[in-house]
Amino acid sequence: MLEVKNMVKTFFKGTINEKTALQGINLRLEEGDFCTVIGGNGAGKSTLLNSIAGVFPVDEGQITINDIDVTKMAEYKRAKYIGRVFQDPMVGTAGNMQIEENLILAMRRGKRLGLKWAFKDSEQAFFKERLALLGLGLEERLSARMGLLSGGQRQSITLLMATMLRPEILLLDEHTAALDPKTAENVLQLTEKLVSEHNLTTLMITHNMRDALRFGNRLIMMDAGRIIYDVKGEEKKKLTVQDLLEKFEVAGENALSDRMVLGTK
Ligand SMILES: Nc1ncnc2c1ncn2[C@@H]1O[C@H](COP(=O)(O)OP(=O)(O)OP(=O)(O)O)[C@@H](O)[C@H]1O
Repeated sequence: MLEVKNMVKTFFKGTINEKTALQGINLRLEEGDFCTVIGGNGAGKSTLLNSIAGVFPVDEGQITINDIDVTKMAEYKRAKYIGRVFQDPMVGTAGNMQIEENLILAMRRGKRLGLKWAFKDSEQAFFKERLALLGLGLEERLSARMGLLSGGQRQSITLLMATMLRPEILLLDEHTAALDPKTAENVLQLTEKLVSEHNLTTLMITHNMRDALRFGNRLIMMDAGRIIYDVKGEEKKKLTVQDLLEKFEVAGENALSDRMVLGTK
């Protein structure tokens, strides 16, 4: 369960560049909620995810994960509750390390590495089983360097790593935006599978309105640091791209970015 109450974040406070990126966000996700996040450029989507992950402190408000107040908890400590995947496939994995070494790091998330770096046989079997889920044949290439893999392969492994130790919250920041359409679809299908298999509480930013409608049981639309529309369950299932475009129209011409319009084609 994730609860965000009255969250405010202002960058460059007190300077001429002052920018309030989040203007009092309230959001509660129940366990297993899969919430897609849409909004135009600068709406505050990434700032919302970064605030939850603890990349920077927020100015006001409270963030709780399973009733634990993490508002002031350092990012590295919060990491034990959170799995994250970013847009850039190069960010989530270490390119100069082997697949298996990357997976070991994921297994030790939030723990000290120390001498326990060594690879156990039981882990190898577990890794092979998880990699086989991807259907990419990577279970036979445990010692391959991550840097030799394609963007889609790396992003699939990043997703696997982010969910390997079941995170309380999974944060996906346009994690398929840099992939070709076919690979993006595969990674989205994998996302859905992992989220439902582990009943993960998930926030997924996307600029693709169709994907925002197709995936998840909830959708929030952001504009100028606020959640301007929040829909779930049956009501979300009935929603169309046209409905979303109308909501954006009400919010004003800057609410919708060109990328989002392209994402409807
Ligand atoms: N680390 C930062 N330092 C200063 N300003 C920032 C920072 N991160 C975000 N901002 C500003 O906060 C506002 C919200 O940005 P944010 O990246 O959250 O928007 P977004 O909805 O994710 O947009 P996009 O879809 O373009 O990535 C923007 O005006 C942005 O310039």
